[in-house]
Amino acid sequence: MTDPLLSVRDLTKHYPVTSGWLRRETGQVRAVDGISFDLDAGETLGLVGESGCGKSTAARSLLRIEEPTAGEVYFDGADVIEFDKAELKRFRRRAQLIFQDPTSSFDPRMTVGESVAEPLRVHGMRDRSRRRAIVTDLLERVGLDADDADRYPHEFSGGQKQRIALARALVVNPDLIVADEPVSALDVSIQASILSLLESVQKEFDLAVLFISHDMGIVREVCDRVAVMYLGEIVEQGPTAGVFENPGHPYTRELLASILRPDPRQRHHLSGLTGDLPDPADPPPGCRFHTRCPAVIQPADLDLDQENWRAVMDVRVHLRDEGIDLASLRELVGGEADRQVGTDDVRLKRRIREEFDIPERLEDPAADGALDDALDAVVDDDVEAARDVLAAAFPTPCEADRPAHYAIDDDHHAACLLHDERFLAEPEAADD
Ligand SMILES: Nc1ncnc2c1ncn2[C@@H]1O[C@H](COP(=O)(O)OP(=O)(O)OP(=O)(O)O)[C@@H](O)[C@H]1O
Repeated sequence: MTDPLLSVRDLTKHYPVTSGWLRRETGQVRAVDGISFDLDAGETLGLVGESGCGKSTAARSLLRIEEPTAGEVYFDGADVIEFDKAELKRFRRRAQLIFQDPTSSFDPRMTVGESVAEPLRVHGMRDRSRRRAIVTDLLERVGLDADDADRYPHEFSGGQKQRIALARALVVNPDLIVADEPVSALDVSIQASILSLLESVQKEFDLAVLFISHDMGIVREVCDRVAVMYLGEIVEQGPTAGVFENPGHPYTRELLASILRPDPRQRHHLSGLTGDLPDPADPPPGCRFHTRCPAVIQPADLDLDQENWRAVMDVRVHLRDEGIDLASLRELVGGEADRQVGTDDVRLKRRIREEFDIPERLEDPAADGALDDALDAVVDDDVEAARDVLAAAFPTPCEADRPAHYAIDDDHHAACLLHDERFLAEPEAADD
């Protein structure tokens, strides 16, 4: 086996959070928090996840456009982190970045020909006519005319500009293209043509492509392998077919479900998930996805309907991470008094259950009793006590343990405790 073209190990990028006029550092945004993957020559790896999960930061850090906080990057066997200025310049020629917004990546005062030729000039090609010949050849290869070299960026549509950006990336004969959401800013109707162009030039130039996207549908079309990111970490990685047919992480399953949404603009809304994307400056303990995971694991002595269990966890997580605004809730419930029966506190507790989609009675009396005790503490304005009751009654291994990567199949792994033998679900009995 040959070595991968690009090898990333435990890549980490933290940004300082500062506050006050002295700008004292009060924390760190863990934008990328120890990701590892390999990319072979000629291969396309999709890096996929919701907005804000750290995809662009990962791209910038591995290309050393920003200095990583920690980790290793090897390109063609060489240690990128140790590169000096000259080596970095050579590396930047072999590894090209394409951005989402083609408009902002061009100088409006330069002709398209000048823009595309710019990297050649920067890298020392003095011969003007040679530069011109290379540029016109490339413009034609990406589906434009040689004459377009004399026009200006504003004369082109978004899709055409992305073609020009691709020509500019190809002009220095790279081995790797990092394409950061290359079609997200384009009309859906022209996305496919840009993707197929990317595919054909990839084959022609035997390029490795790191394809960054939030859209699993697009990833399925163009990628050989997929790495799924959540809150700075890779939670699943494997061949595209394996990940799509047999996703090993509940987050991946959620992303896959989002493909089915008819409106592509809605595809980044993961409607099956409760709660918002947590703050990467304060990621949840254990599995970072446990605050939203529909498959979060119950303690051994509990067997609630999974939706009810998720709902109880939502209350727990909400009180743990955000607390509760009791005064507004009382006001809200006060306004509803004519429609409700019971004392204020009873109605308040009922309203909280409704808010979190918890039935009036949980099927497990002990669990229901514990939840009721916690809600009693909430209406007494003792959130601390409520938190303690919920933490004691509803612990989850997903909060306690940081999951390792478990093998799903050849070269396919997922960081989810559901694959730990301690929590493997009993195989369901066959019907026949
Ligand atoms: N320079 C910076 N300083 C502080 N925080 C940053 C900086 N750049 C990015 N972040 C934070 O790091 C996290 C990851 O951002 P990043 O842009 O890498 O995510 P992304 O997955 O590429 O999302 P998008 O597709 O929206 O760009 C976000 O919480 C973002 O706010």
